[in-house]
Amino acid sequence: MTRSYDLVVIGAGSGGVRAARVAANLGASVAIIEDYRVGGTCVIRGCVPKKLYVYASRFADMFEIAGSFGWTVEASFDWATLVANKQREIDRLEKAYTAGLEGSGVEIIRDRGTIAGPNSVRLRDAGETLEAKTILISTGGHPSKPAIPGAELGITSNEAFDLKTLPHSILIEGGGYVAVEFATIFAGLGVKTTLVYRGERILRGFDDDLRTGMEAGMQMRGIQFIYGTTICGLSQAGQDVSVTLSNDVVAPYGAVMFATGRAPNIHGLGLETAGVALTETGAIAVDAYSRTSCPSIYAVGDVTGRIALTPVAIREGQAFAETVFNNTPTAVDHSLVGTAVFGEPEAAAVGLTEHDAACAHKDIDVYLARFRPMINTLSQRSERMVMKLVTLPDGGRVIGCHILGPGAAEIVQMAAIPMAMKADKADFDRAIAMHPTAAEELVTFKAPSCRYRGGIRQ
Ligand SMILES: Cc1cc2nc3c(=O)[nH]c(=O)nc-3n(C[C@H](O)[C@H](O)[C@H](O)COP(=O)(O)OP(=O)(O)OC[C@H]3O[C@@H](n4cnc5c(N)ncnc54)[C@H](O)[C@@H]3O)c2cc1C
Ligand SMILES: NC(=O)c1ccc[n+]([C@@H]2O[C@H](COP(=O)([O-])OP(=O)(O)OC[C@H]3O[C@@H](n4cnc5c(N)ncnc54)[C@H](O)[C@@H]3O)[C@@H](O)[C@H]2O)c1
Repeated sequence: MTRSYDLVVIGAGSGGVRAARVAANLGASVAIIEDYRVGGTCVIRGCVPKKLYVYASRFADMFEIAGSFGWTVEASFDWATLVANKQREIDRLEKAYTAGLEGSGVEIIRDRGTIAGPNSVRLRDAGETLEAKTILISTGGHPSKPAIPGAELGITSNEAFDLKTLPHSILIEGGGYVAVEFATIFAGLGVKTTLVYRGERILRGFDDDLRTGMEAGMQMRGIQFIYGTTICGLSQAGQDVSVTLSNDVVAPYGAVMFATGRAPNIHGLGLETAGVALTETGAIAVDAYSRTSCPSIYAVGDVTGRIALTPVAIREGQAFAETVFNNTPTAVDHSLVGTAVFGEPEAAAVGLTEHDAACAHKDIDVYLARFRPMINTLSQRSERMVMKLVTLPDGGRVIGCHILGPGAAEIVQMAAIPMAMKADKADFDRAIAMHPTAAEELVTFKAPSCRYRGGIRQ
């Protein structure tokens, strides 16, 4: 007999797990299909292990300044210990996610799911077809490598977490989140790290002060940059990988990592059997309620090519469940999403960059502070923290907050709350500073550092 459900979810990552649990808690019969590990990218090979490795890498900085505070530290690092401890934590989280689903009454099916029609999903290994009133596609994405000779010799973030040993050197291609975060990790753990990027400066789309500050901070930690260049080919050279660059340089590296973006997991998903349409970039096209061109099929998270962040996928999963199973049509507001790059230094932002705000609003004020964070003052370290607020003119609404330095993500997360409430500069100023902190700058800015009027910097 055909098994049938109110909802079949394909992919147990951030978006799928939230949607499945909420729908089940609202009384729906739900099955979730996962062909790898419950938890998805974020838990298994994304945010969580990444942040743990960033923590590991940051000890290098702390040891460097420890002497200024009177400490003598003799440090050594063991990669195998970090990998094993990370693995234990990931296993724990996977169990917690599994228990959470089961506790809500969701049936977990470990198989590969493909769409077989508007209301049916085929299980590859079981050879069974499930019936579903509604199908949710939350299959996420995968790292994409450039199509160059020898690309198979390069790793991606998927493999980087579980390397058998640390390479003596690494070349990372890309200028986005993954490139910056993994350059930070490898450099902090003692690997000679070079970043090659086709553009002019890393972190395109972030505020320029954060981009230059991040670049300087990474250089200070020994990371080398090759700009305006791509990798043209890889070949094996003994234990090393020989890299041919577009500037004709050929050089060996202990490892090569592609951080050249991610592509939606749509291949072989059977979308054509239900007439599910794609966007121009090959993601699943959805409306504001995450509904695809097939009325019984929805999609959330990275596979939809909107904003590829875990909290966004979770919010989309929640909104989908509210819409379909709670009779409460809920659209996710993607307009004010905070984001952080866990490099060293750390960068975080919410709202418009100075440049985008000046283009969009013409008249804006910019409040900028650059200072040595207190932890650096006893050491020789000259690195500066950057704090920027972008507001509408003359104390108007705060429309951008950009921070580089220790705790940037934690601070921006809090600044995002008043910004979501449409707070203006006076609302920020009403808060009495907490001292000594870095974040107190946000409530003590006096005059703007610069103004734009008619889109022109004054
Ligand atoms: C290295 C790295 C670091 C990151 N760090 C952060 C961070 O710090 N903060 C942040 O907000 N975001 C971060 N992200 C992004 C975040 O991980 C994703 O945005 C998020 O996981 C997307 O959730 P999702 O539900 O769309 O898909 P995923 O979490 O990718 O889940 C999709 C699931 O579907 C499964 N699947 C795919 N196809 C099938 C199929 N046919 N049948 C069955 N199962 C299938 C996959 O195995 C996977 O488990 C990071 C990503 C990477 C790669
Ligand atoms: N801290 C976080 O929240 C976090 C961390 C990691 C990933 N993510 C999410 O995952 C997504 C993917 O991250 P990512 O760093 O892989 O992608 P990205 O889009 O941030 O960066 C990809 C980089 O590769 C370059 N590139 C693309 N194709 C190329 C090619 N053919 N040759 C050379 N360079 C090329 C791009 O110019 C860009 O600099 C991010 O957009 C983000 O949403 C978030």
